[in-house]
Amino acid sequence: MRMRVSVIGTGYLGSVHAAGMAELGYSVVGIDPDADKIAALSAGSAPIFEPGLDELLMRHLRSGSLRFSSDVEDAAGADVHFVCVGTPQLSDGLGADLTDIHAAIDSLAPLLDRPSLVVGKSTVPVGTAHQLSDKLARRAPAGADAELAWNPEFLREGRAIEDTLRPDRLVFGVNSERAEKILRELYGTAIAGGTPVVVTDLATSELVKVSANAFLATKISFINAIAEVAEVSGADITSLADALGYDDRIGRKFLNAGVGFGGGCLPKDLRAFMARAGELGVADALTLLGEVDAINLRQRERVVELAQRLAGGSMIGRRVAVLGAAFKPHSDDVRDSPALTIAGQLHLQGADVAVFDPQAMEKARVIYPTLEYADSVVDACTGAHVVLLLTEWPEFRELDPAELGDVVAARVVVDGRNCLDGNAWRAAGWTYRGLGRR
Ligand SMILES: NC(=O)C1=CN([C@@H]2O[C@H](COP(=O)(O)OP(=O)(O)OC[C@H]3O[C@@H](n4cnc5c(N)ncnc54)[C@H](O)[C@@H]3O)[C@@H](O)[C@H]2O)C=CC1
Ligand SMILES: O=C(O)[C@H]1O[C@H](OP(=O)(O)OP(=O)(O)OC[C@H]2O[C@@H](n3ccc(=O)[nH]c3=O)[C@H](O)[C@@H]2O)[C@H](O)[C@@H](O)[C@@H]1O
Repeated sequence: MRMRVSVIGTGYLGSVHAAGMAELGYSVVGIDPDADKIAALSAGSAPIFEPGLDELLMRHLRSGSLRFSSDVEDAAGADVHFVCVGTPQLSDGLGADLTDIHAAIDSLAPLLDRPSLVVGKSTVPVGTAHQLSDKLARRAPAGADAELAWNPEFLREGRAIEDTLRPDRLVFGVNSERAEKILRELYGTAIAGGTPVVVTDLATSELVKVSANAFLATKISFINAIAEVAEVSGADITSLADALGYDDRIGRKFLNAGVGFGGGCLPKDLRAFMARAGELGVADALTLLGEVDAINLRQRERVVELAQRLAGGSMIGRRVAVLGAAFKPHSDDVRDSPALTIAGQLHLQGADVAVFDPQAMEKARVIYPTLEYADSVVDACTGAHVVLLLTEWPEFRELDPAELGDVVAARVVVDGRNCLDGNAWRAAGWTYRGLGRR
């Protein structure tokens, strides 16, 4: 019989994971208390923009192998339950808010009256899985037959489906051979395709995840720190990153300098990791990550200051076009987006800020309702004294500087993602400024 799978929490991670599990041939139910989300997913129209997701949802909703529900009781009877709920930053501190993950286990446990595996996928502070495992053993009617494993997720938004179906690696944090066997069977297709598997304990699996995100964040802040030095030395950070990247030990990926990292994961995971180290009495071990965070936030300030200088010192009465609202291209996610932080700061300083993003306008409007949202790049740039490119969508990379030059009030562009051809923009009469570029 086909394995039955439930996915608890159907946000950016869970909606893709549910569709991915259906694609792998399992019978899947996605559970989320957010009724609007469930209605949209059940209609095959994801409440997030993720390339290919709607098609995958529609295919498996039609075949009957995928359904969604806001009632956790519908998860009863599944062999494997994936927990994909949010673990956001606490509003009054740096640590992770584990309210939802405890609530998810609390609501799931009483339904587990037969052998089943609960698999945590959310990103959690090390030690959380151990606590949840104890809770499950105490509360599930099946007792020790309802077991917990941890299988951290490494997908990237914008490439989430590919990363789900063909991950770089699989990490299984398990307490028993039985749990390992079930996970190996579940991910049999990827494993047969050559995906390496690391089988380890719960704590290591939790720590792998936050270490991976911390390392990626460190790479980005490293190159951004060097970019500041490059800028005052007349050096070019993009050529520098290319040259570094040819060294296999370093690699070119995640060395793109610019406004830095944002999103629902890297920033909050970095802070939660430091907070957890503090709780464990080893805060000093991670002071490096405090710098990584500070360098990252400084990139946003640098762009605000640069925009001010280029606008003549004061933003009052100045119009700024902000191209990009999402934290990265191919996503509509605006959580901790550098583009919106910068737009918001300039607005606070009196600028007239017009934002355009191909996918993230609706979500941006919810968190920054007072900004102006334009219908197109041209609309946003009309009358602008400074154009800021802050998310490197392909259509922004291909903008024609001559055409855009006709609508702006001043030909001034800040390339916050170092993705434009500076020489071509200068040749078209623009003042072009990249971050750490000539
Ligand atoms: N977004 C991403 O690309 C990745 C996220 N992660 C981790 O996965 C977790 C989820 O992240 P996102 O999907 O981005 O968050 P999200 O906020 O988009 O989704 C979380 C979902 O959980 C639901 N939820 C809350 N309480 C619940 C409960 N008791 N029962 C069932 N559902 C509940 C919410 O309604 C929401 O739809 C986080 O720990 C994150 O760090 C890990 C890898 C990739
Ligand atoms: O834990 C998570 O949620 C996920 O976080 C990141 O994925 P994601 O946030 O989707 O996006 P990334 O591609 O990592 O980009 C993060 C941020 O870094 C920025 N970035 C990335 C690369 C780079 O060279 N420079 C740079 O500024 C991006 O613009 C973006 O704002 C990780 O890459 C995933 O492996 C992980 O699963």
